[in-house]
Amino acid sequence: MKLMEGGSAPGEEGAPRGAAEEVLLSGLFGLAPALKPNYALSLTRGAELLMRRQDAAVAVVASSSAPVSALSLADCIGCYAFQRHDGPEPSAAYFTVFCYPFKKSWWDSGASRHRVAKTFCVLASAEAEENRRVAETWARTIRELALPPSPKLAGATNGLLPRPCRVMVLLNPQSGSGRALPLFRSQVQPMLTEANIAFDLFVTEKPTHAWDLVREEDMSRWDALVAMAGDGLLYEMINGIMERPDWRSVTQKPLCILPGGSGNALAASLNHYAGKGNFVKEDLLINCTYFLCKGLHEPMDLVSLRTASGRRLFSCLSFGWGFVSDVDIASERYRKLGSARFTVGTFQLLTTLQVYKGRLSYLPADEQSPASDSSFPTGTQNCPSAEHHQHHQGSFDNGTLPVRILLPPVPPSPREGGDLEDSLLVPFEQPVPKHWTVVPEEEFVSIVCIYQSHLGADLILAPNAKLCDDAIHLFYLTAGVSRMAMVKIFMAMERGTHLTLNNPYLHYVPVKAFRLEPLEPKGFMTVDGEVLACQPVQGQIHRRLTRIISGPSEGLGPLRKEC
Ligand SMILES: Nc1ncnc2c1ncn2[C@@H]1O[C@H](COP(=O)(O)OP(=O)(O)OP(=O)(O)O)[C@@H](O)[C@H]1O
Repeated sequence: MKLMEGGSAPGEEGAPRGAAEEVLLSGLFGLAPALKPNYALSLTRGAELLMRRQDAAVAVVASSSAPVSALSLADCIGCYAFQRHDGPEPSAAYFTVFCYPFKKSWWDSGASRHRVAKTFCVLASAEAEENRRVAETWARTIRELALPPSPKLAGATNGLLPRPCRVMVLLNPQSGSGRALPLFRSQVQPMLTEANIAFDLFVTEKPTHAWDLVREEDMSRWDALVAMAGDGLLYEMINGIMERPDWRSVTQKPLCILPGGSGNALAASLNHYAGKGNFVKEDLLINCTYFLCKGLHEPMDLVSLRTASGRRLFSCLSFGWGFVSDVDIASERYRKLGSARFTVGTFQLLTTLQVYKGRLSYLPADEQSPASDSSFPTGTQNCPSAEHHQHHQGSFDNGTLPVRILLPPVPPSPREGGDLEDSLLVPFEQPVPKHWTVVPEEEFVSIVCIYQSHLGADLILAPNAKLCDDAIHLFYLTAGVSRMAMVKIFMAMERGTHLTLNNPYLHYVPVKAFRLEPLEPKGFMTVDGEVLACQPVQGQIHRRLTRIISGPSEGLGPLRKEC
């Protein structure tokens, strides 16, 4: 084996041209189950593991004319070395590399990630210790080369999970079609083991369980907080964090979503930002688990929402009223259909298209805000929803009203660093500031404030949205839009091209804050897909309030641009 010395570290900028081909390690190994060397391996600075089959044990790797196959370590989630004292050759050592490259399926035109694991046998020496040392050198170098590009670069806001690390996993066994737990066991858990990520699994037993767990648990035990569920569980976790006295530090602990729900909008958005096409179902789950295994995290904006009834909620995805929210709620009964529930719900509600009367105002994203001295003050009355205990869960359109589950109030605790002020909002008793825009129409079919690209796994409502673009993407459909036009809009939304239809009833404006005052209590509102009673609501964006595990983006250089 030959270890090249000198040069810059893997992932470091400024490497000379041609440095990618530079061979860092090379050697002859047996591809398990073979013990005898039958493969020549070389590991390049450009993070490729080149493998050339040898007909016989040839000493000089480069002289072979056999075809070379390559594993890109960008797809690698882990590598470890080991010895088997009960194996056929006690002095042999091994290293196994785990990769998840994209591969086309014969039944599908798109490519998705598939597992490739290769184990190589090191038998260069008669000494077990020497073979172990070689296997460990290879495993360590492969792991280093597999790291996403270094977050040390200037202006970077990205971070990496430490290794080894431990994460908290909250899993909702009821989310989606109810398969989150078996999917975690069969798909996610093996990948976490391969990536050397330990976890503590909490299976939620009821609504608000995740909220309460995240608010109460000692967070120093974990390096990241993972939701294996739909978007609703992550929403609960975020609100649990924001109720903690130490919320300022805990919001810097990366969150992660592993899609187990039916909408999976945040997971689909993260996948979209990474530039890898539109995945659904298990392909999306494997890609998001791959993101977690790679460990890259970056800042994410949150929206602070305030209701006229005095609640304060934090939202990572969307707030809505009207058609889109009603589809979300009404299609609950078709939960077993997975994401198809939204298509069924859309066609069902189109037959009885409703109009919602309300006053909508907003602060455009490009408007400079004059200093306000009447913004929402800090203080315990503004603690993130001490009233979340009035949790609404329920069905709609089947004659039953949402059930209110009342839990005991939580005593206010002193909050380290105070509360987060909503500097752009004024109390509901006051009119919106003069520099805000008040929408002249007061009859709507649907209003959606979205802060990520996707409304569902295959609905791209805001294709230009980013994790931290400091904007709420406000979409509203005014009354008068025909059913046929709505079908066209929703079909175009599958490709994110609905705005190119130039439908005069469909409006889009990026904003920093909004206020919605229903003129009649009709239907329900939704926050990240969860039900909220219809009432006046206002909200503002908070830039980079939390962090989220995201995908290494393709084609944007070593690091995404600073946001
Ligand atoms: N064990 C449980 N039983 C019933 N409800 C639960 C349980 N655990 C969590 N919940 C509640 O289920 C609701 C929905 O959860 P989640 O978002 O995970 O799934 P989903 O609605 O299927 O997904 P999506 O938001 O993608 O459609 C949340 O309000 C959550 O509080």
